[in-house]
Amino acid sequence: MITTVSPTDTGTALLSARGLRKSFTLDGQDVEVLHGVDLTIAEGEFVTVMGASGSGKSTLLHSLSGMDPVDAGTVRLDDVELTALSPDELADHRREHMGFVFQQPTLLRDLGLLENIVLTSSLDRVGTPADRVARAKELMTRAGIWDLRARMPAQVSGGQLQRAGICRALMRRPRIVFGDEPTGALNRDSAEQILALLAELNREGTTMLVVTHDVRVAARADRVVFMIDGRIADELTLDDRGPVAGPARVDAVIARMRRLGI
Ligand SMILES: Nc1ncnc2c1ncn2[C@@H]1O[C@H](COP(=O)(O)OP(=O)(O)OP(=O)(O)O)[C@@H](O)[C@H]1O
Repeated sequence: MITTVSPTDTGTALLSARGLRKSFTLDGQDVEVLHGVDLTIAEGEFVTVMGASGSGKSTLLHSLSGMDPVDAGTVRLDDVELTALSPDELADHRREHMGFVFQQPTLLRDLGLLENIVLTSSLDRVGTPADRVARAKELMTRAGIWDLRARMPAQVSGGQLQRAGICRALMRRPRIVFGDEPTGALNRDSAEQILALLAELNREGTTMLVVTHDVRVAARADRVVFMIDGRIADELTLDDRGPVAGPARVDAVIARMRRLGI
């Protein structure tokens, strides 16, 4: 069953954005690429963002996560207004409460996978060294890469590297994980494994916001948000509790994209 439940009906709001505007300056001209975006993400929700190339998906993700400042509007994570924090406070808040998974994980090439995964927690002195390794072991075991812990990034496959990137993002038990095309550089099998891992982590309570061009990724979400020209044009809630088989969800996403002309 495909439903159209309002996001705020599905649980407590974790992340909420109101009136986000963002411009870039190109050749001396300001070009607005987010035209007043409102978005609420409930605690525990898995939301994907779809839209044509250039519609503003990455800009939205960067704006919501505080990676880039916005020109107008507010973003709140729980009861903290991110848009009111100083750059240092925002950086601390991001490290503590947000995880990031990009298309190409940027692991340090001279450190093994385990060392890479514990690195930022070590630098920030989160827990004891034993705590950090225990957390990394738990994540890497679940991701199926514990046996590869001593390998250098260049000695593993793209899918294994991405799994390491996800472990690194999850080390501090973030409130929300932001993903920008996390399966974009992977073959179909590796992409499926990454998707299954993200879905499992979400079922265990991690809130996710993932930008993707891949309908199979989008269809795993609780809700798909569609962007057109810097605005949220539509959204589709995929009800997990209804009798929806995988392909039905993919079909629903494709049908909505066609209707929107994406
Ligand atoms: N740093 C920048 N300077 C100038 N323009 C930018 C910058 N970053 C993005 N843009 C422009 O903003 C618009 C939205 O870009 P954005 O990367 O958010 O789109 P997208 O939907 O994520 O695209 P894609 O699917 O191709 O990754 C595009 O027109 C892009 O050229």
